[in-house]
This record gives sequence, C-alpha cells and structure tokens, in this order.
Amino acid sequence: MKLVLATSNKGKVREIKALCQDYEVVPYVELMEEFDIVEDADSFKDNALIKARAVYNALGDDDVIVIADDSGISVNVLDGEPGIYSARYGGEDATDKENLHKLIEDIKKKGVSSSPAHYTAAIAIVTKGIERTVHGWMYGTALTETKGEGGFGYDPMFVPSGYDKTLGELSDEIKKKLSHRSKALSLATKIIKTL
Ligand SMILES: O=c1[nH]c(=O)c2ncn([C@@H]3O[C@H](COP(=O)(O)OP(=O)(O)OP(=O)(O)O)[C@@H](O)[C@H]3O)c2[nH]1
Ligand SMILES: [Mg+2]
Repeated sequence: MKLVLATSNKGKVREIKALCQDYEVVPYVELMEEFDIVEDADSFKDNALIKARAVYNALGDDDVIVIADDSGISVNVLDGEPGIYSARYGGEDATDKENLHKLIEDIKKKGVSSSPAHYTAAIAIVTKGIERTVHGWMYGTALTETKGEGGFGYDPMFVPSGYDKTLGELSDEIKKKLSHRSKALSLATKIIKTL
C-alpha cells in the first residue's frame, strides 16, 4: 500500500521510511511541486491535520492515504518551550543548527546545565472521508552541549531516559526503538491496516 508523506523534512522522511517498511512511502514532493503550508494551529495534532489535509486536497486523488508528522521538543526549565514552535525557534527560516544553539543558550540563561525534556510527535492520517490522529512521546534530558552527529534537529543535545549518550551518538536502530515518531507510527499503522 502506498502512503504519501506530507513533509519536506528529510530527517522525518528517512525515519518514517525505515519505520514503515511494509508500505511504499512517498514524500509528496516526489509527486508535485513543494508548496508552503501554514502551520498556525495551537497543537501538534491540529498542525499535523493541517499538513495532511493540505497535501490530500492538493493531490486530488480520493484513494490516496496521506500521513503527516508534526513534532517538537518541550523543555521543562523553559515551561515546555519550544513545543509546537520547535521548527522556528531561532526565527522563521532558522536552520536546525540555529534552533539547537538558541535552545542551548536559553537553557543556560536559566542557570542550569541540563533540563528534563521530551519530544512529541502527532501523526495525522487523512484519506477519503477519514481523519485520524495519534501521538507518541520520548522523555529524557536536554543538555547545554552537543554530542555526536546522528539523527537530526535537536538530537545531538538530547539524552533519552535510561541512556547516557545523546541521540546524536546513539545508533539509528536505538532511536527507532525509542522515539516519539516510532511510537506514534506504530499506532498509525494499526489504523492504516483497517482502511
Ligand atoms: O532532533 C530532533 N529529532 C526528532 O526526532 C525530531 N522531531 C521533531 N524535531 C524538531 O521539531 C521540529 C518539527 O517541526 P515540524 O513538525 O513543523 O517539521 P518541519 O517543519 O521540519 O517539517 P514539515 O513536516 O512540517 O514539513 C523541527 O525543528 C525538528 O527539528 C526533532 N528534532
Ligand atoms: Mg513544519
């Protein structure tokens, strides 16, 4: 079965392909020109739905199944920031590196060298007459330094609970077992099987 992925984030595409090997996962940018989607809702869930609906409507093919991922990191010492604003924490067009360094500086400003934190992923599934959403979480610690080059985004500063290395240092296989995205996707595939 073909799943169209409503994302232009290459890190997500790589992870979702690895997590959904029973499906043909096609990023929508391989089917049409990339377009801007305004993610202006106030929750991961509603932003995921905005993205999945936008791509479903743009494709104009009733039978296609579109999935979208809206995700981010929430840091306790920052009262849950950046949360749904994780992709633009360092500014509207900030790179992953700029976002990560702003987060490190903001945690340092609180006078601590680390903080409990968690990632959230909301996955939306949209197809003919059906809209569903599921969530997954990964808890751990946000550091004020980076270690390793693996993963993407904030991974080099995030140590998952039960580990003493960052996701930048841990293998893709370990992230696959632990991640917010893998937990949400395992719920999503249960729903997709019933469609
Ligand atoms: O280190 C990370 N490991 C992860 O596993 C992860 N999951 C999400 N994020 C960060 O959260 C924001 C998502 O924002 P987001 O859902 O709007 O996605 P995006 O704008 O990059 O692409 P799109 O899917 O919207 O096209 C971005 O800053 C990501 O770096 C992660 N960072
Ligand atoms: Mg986005």
